[in-house]
Amino acid sequence: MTKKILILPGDGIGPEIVAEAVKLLDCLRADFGLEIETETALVGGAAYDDCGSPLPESTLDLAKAADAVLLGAVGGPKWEPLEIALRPEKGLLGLRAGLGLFANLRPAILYPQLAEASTLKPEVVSGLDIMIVRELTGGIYFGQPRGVETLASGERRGINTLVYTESEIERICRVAFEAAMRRGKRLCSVDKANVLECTELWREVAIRVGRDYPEVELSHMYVDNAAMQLVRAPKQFDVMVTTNMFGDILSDAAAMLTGSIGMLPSASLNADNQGMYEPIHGSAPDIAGKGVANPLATLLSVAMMLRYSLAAPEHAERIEQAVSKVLDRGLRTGDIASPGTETVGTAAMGDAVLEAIRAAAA
Ligand SMILES: NC(=O)C1=CN([C@@H]2O[C@H](COP(=O)(O)OP(=O)(O)OC[C@H]3O[C@@H](n4cnc5c(N)ncnc54)[C@H](O)[C@@H]3O)[C@@H](O)[C@H]2O)C=CC1
Ligand SMILES: CC(C)CC(=O)C(=O)O
Ligand SMILES: [Mg+2]
Repeated sequence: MTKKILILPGDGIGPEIVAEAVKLLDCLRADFGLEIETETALVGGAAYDDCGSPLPESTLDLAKAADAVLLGAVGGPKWEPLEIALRPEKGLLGLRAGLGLFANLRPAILYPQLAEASTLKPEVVSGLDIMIVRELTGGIYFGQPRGVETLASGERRGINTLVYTESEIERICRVAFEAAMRRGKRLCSVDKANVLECTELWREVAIRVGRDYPEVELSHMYVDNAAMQLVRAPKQFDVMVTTNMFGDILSDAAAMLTGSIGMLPSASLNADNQGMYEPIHGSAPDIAGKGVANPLATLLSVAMMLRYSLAAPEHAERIEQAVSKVLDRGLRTGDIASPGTETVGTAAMGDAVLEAIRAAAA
């Protein structure tokens, strides 16, 4: 049956990297029989400028009706501060919440060809393959009360609240334990249970859920130590599970172990395995419009979409192998190039992936 994909280019480099993903989907449809239909809509700053809302109802409705959503990135200096494009009731967070996408899977895998681009020594990262499972619709990004209020003294006070219910913790832990069962059977739950009651509860629930997965070795780590361990000896980790904000931060750090944030895809899933797929990076205003952004995280997000939401793992493999091929050929966007070496732009990298897919099938 034909699957519906909603494409949300967003802001900044979003449209540039998503254009490469659209070329890829068109190629899989035309040349490899992938049965999909796509539709494009506005989100983020682009939507705000168009109709005054960063998440128009029509976009949310289309997203709900789609089998999968592909997002570029949203936001940028034009819409700051407390970005309109990212607000919890609207924008990107509203979209994640509106679709119930509580489970964010962020695989940090080092392509061996990029060992030199990693911030760590090749021997420390060789074979790196971590799955970060981040809770995505709760925690401090969504908790109430929030805001900035003025006290009687006239001084202002900013408030955000870290809040998780047991059921929210339980469902994300189950996703993480299931992932660990499919992988190396090791799960590290990252919290700050020494000072935050909310994450003390997180740890307690993780232990309770773990009783259903006796084959998985469960460990716990405070987030400050986890950040340090990630850049000291990252291969100690198989699956990590953590809160919305801790996962946001740790996955950006993990990205650099693989060479660049431009390499990390993600899948955000709800209870029905409907998913939104996006690179983990943002709209990169500093390089937007220059045609130099790395599109590989977005193309690898398409691969995740094919695997998790479209039941087409053979196409996902085509993409992953093609990415490996172009890296073998030495093609590098600026973010993954060694200093002084030649680089290619966004479109040339996207074209090379398509070429590699077609060549593999010839
Ligand atoms: N999912 C989303 O839509 C996200 C949106 N944002 C928003 O994006 C805007 C910029 O945020 P930043 O903190 O600067 O984070 P960012 O991830 O956009 O950029 C951080 C650094 O990484 C580089 N970078 C990011 N993606 C790249 C790519 N594909 N290729 C090469 N280099 C890349 C950028 O040039 C920049 O130097 C803000 O408005 C922020 O709120 C940030 C994170 C996620
Ligand atoms: C709205 C932010 C939480 C976006 C972000 O940084 C992310 O999801 O990685
Ligand atoms: Mg982030």
